[in-house]
Parts: sequence; C-alpha cells; structure tokens
Amino acid sequence: MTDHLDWLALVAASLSWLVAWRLCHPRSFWYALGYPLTALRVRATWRKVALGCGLTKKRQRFWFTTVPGLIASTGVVQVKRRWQRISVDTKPWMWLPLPTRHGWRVTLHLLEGQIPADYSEAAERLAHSWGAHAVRVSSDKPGRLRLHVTMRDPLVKLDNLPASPDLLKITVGALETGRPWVIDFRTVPHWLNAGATQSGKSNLANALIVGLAPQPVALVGFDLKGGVEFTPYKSRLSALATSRPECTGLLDDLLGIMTDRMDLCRMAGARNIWQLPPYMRPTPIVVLVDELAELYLMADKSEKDDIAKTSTALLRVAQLGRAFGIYLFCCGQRIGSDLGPGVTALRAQCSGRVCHRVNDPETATMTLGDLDPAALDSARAIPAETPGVAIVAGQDGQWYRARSHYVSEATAEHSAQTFAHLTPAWEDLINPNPVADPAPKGA
Ligand SMILES: Nc1ncnc2c1ncn2[C@@H]1O[C@H](COP(=O)(O)OP(=O)(O)OP(=O)(O)O)[C@@H](O)[C@H]1O
Repeated sequence: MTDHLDWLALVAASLSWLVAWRLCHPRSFWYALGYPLTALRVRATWRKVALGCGLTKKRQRFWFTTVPGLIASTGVVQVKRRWQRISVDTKPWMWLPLPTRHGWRVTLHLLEGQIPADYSEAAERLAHSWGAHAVRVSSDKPGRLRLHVTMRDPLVKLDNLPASPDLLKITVGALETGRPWVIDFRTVPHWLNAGATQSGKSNLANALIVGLAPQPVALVGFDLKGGVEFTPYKSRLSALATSRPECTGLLDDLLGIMTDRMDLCRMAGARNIWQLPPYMRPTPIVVLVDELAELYLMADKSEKDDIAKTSTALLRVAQLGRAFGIYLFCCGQRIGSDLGPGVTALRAQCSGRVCHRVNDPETATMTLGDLDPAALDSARAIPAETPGVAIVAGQDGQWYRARSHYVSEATAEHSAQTFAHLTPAWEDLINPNPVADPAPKGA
C-alpha cells in the first residue's frame, strides 16, 4: 500500500515539475521534450494524416499478401499468390521535422500532379490533425514544399519594441513564425497600410516613428485627419501637412527635392543616392501619409483638378522616390478602386503591403489582391479583439500573419521629443548647401 502511495507521490511530483517547467520556461521545455515527442508523433501518424487530408495518391505496388485467393469447391484453401500488384495510398515523402521557436517545420516532396496550393487548401485540416495553432505553406523549389507549423500563437502579446540600429530598417512587430517583423525601406521603399478603424494602423505608424526617430532621416507627415494623428510628433517632423492645400504644397516641395537629387546623382555619375559618397549623400526622407482616401475624395467638381494634381504628384514621388531616398508609408481605412485610377496606380508602386482587419472586402482585395488568395481569407478572418494583427507582404514575396508591438501615443511622443534635435530643417532639405569633399585629392 505504502509502495503504491510512494509511486503515486512520485508520479504527481514529476507531473507538477513538468507543468512548472513548461510554465516557467516554455522554450527549453519545447526543445527538450515537446519537440522530440511531437516529431515522433508526426512521423508515426503521417500516413493517416495525409490520407485524412486528401494528400495521398493511389499507386500500383507489389504487396505481400496472405489473403486466400480462392477457396476450391473441395474446401481446400489455396493461396493463389503471395505477391500481388494492388493499388495503395502513397503519402508524400516527409523529411525529419525540425524545431522552430514556436513550433516546427518540415520539408515534403510533392507527389505527381500536386502543387503547393493543394497543401494551402489542406492547411487548416493539417493544423487540426496535429493540434497546432496554424500551418503555413511555402515552396522555394519546384517539387518541394515546406510546412511551417506554429503550436501556439506567438502574437498574443507584444509590448517590448526592440531598438532598430540599422538605417531605415525598423523592427515593428513579430511574424507568426516568431521572427521579427521588419520594415526595411531600402529593400521595399513604399508601403500601403490598410485597416478599419481601431484595427491598429496608427499603432504601426507609432512603432515606425519610434524606430526612425533616433536615425539620421527626415520624417514628413501628411495627416488628413486635420493633424490629430501626427501633430504630437511635430518636433521630430521636418514638415507636416494637415489639409489638402498644404499637402499639394508639400508634394511640390518633394518633387523639387527629387529633381535636385536627380541632378546631383547625374553629375556624380550615380544611379541612386546610395551610390554617392557619404559626404554628398542627401538625407533620406520617410513620408508618412494618414487617411490616404482623403487625398482622393471629391466633394464637388471644382476639386477635380486639385485632386488630379495631388494624385499625380504622389504617384511621381512613388515612381521615382526610391532611387532618390524618398520613401512612402500610406495608411488608410479604405483603399478601393472607387477612389479613382490614381489610387490603383499608387498601389502598383507600393510593394510593401500591410492589411489589418478590414470592413470591406474590396480594401483587402486592393491591398493584398495580387497575392495568394489565402492571404485574403486570413485578412478577413482577423478578429476585432486583436488590434495590431495584420497580413503582411514584403521583402521575400511571401505573406505572413504578423502583429505590431504595442506603442502608445505617449511613447511615440516621448521618442519624438527626445530626438527632436535630429530633425533636419525643411528649408535645408529644399535648398541643400553644396557640400565640399572633406578630403580633396592631393590634400
Ligand atoms: N499591436 C497592438 N497590441 C495591442 N493593442 C493594440 C495594438 N495595436 C493597436 N492596439 C490598440 O488598438 C486600439 C486601436 O489602435 P489604433 O488607434 O492604432 O487603430 P487605428 O486603425 O489607427 O484606428 P483609427 O483609424 O480609428 O485611428 C488602440 O487602443 C491601441 O492601443
């Protein structure tokens, strides 16, 4: 009896120790225990899971069988043949699952006639079969694909925005894979940030401001909400426009700056400002636009020419800005084609896409439409209770579910004030002083 009690006590103590380990240090628990058990289970059950998810193919195989082929009328059992050619369900070849921070990933070899979309369709079924939070599919080689499985949602709470030391490369949140979500303007120069009200657009802009404020860049705000969003950050903005006429003036200035930089690059024989020697290189400019639709909305026909002018200027900045260090980050609740051809053309220039929760399917289609349709479905499925969650497409051509780090207005304002001394004056950007070579030849 005491023996039994001892055993029970031992089992209970081990279990509570395991539970405590899992709660206190989930990462080491996952690598040491969770992942090996999961990998064994996944490999052992792969045939059944693939069959259940419709990912197998029938193939003719020689199969060893002891099933009687014929019962003769004499009652003698005859085994007609032991090796038979029969049709069997073949599963896709699976490599060993490898652990990731929030789950695991595995490479599969596609069976004949299969494409990655077949697996994207089955992703939800696979996730349920493995008891996982989500399964994502990517393919970097024909005939092979990779399943990224997340066991728990890494986007539940994110509130420690890390520092972004690299120029124009800002970590704004985390991807569902657990990797950081980075907005790198030098790789993807222009971004569309769409989402319904209270979906987290401004929070993302705050994260960008906090990341960019300590860097040697000029920030420009177009705040079509009458200035309520960006005015608190005015100390770190080189220019701020809060009405359409101000926006038109600021866009003219930007076009002027772009023309000057074109001349500078042409004279120095450079294709873009990054090929110029550092002492000649002009300051990069990040343009933040809030409520993009307001730039295109027409109250009456008298505004038509104004809108056409603004729209063309913004499009020119988007088309040519990259080479001359001018980058766009455009936020809006609605970015539909009903706003006119200017928006559609601008969208084509913005290869960075962020789609938060949206109310109308058209904005999701407009923001993500030319990506995988599964991205669209995921954007529509973002719940209202998780502001900051978005579908993101960027540098690697893939789409991800991501969430921005929570950055309050107070934090962004504090950051703007702390680094106010780094704000380049707008006049200096419009009329740059000619810079002399600090180390002339022969000196
Ligand atoms: N990543 C996040 N984590 C936690 N809370 C967030 C996150 N992003 C936004 N929120 C919260 O969600 C609410 C709405 O966010 P935000 O103001 O950024 O939305 P919005 O899309 O800009 O709304 P609007 O268009 O009305 O200005 C805020 O209270 C904010 O604190």
